[in-house]
Amino acid sequence: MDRQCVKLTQSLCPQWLQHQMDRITGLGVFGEKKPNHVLVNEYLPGQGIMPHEDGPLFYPTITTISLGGPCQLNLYRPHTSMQNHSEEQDEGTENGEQNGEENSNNLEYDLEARYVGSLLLEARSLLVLQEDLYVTFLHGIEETKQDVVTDRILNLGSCTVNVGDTVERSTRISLTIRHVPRVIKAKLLLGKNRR
Ligand SMILES: O=C(O)CCC(=O)C(=O)O
Ligand SMILES: [Fe+2]
Repeated sequence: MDRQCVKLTQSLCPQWLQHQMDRITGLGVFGEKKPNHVLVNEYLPGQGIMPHEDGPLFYPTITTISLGGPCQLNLYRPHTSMQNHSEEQDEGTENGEQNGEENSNNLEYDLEARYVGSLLLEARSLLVLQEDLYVTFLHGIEETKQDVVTDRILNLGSCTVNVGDTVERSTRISLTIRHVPRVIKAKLLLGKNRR
């Protein structure tokens, strides 16, 4: 089963949420713009989201407030940069070309090879996706019931866990806050699939 999601546009936004959006605006991360769109995702243990890019619509900033149980947001290089990367690595090897072909046929291997690290999203944290994290890397959440903390957690210094800990998933709610240009009509969409 997939995560559940609700999209909220400005006129449906409760006051407490508008207050959080105003606080985020105050950080200056949206520049001249103001966030006007919130996606509420609920993940049960074992649910996640496939590695993806958020696309040009919300560029250049997406912010996410996490509530409930923590999870790891995994970051991946896009296909093309990985192809270049593996070509670089293959230089000088006798069978480099053959390896490159085999790798691109193996999706799981491909994702593993493109993995660059994770961010641990703990309750009450704010994630700001900008620049390379927005335009270059893909992000996704593994469908698992527990995450093991490794030294690949890029924000470990600001987390409450240690390398080697196992973190059980519990219900997580994320509020993904963005600016959408020219929202004409307020609408509320309920459903499983948003794309
Ligand atoms: O739930 C999250 O933290 C990430 C959600 C996400 O990547 C998205 O909705 O595009
Ligand atoms: Fe996303």
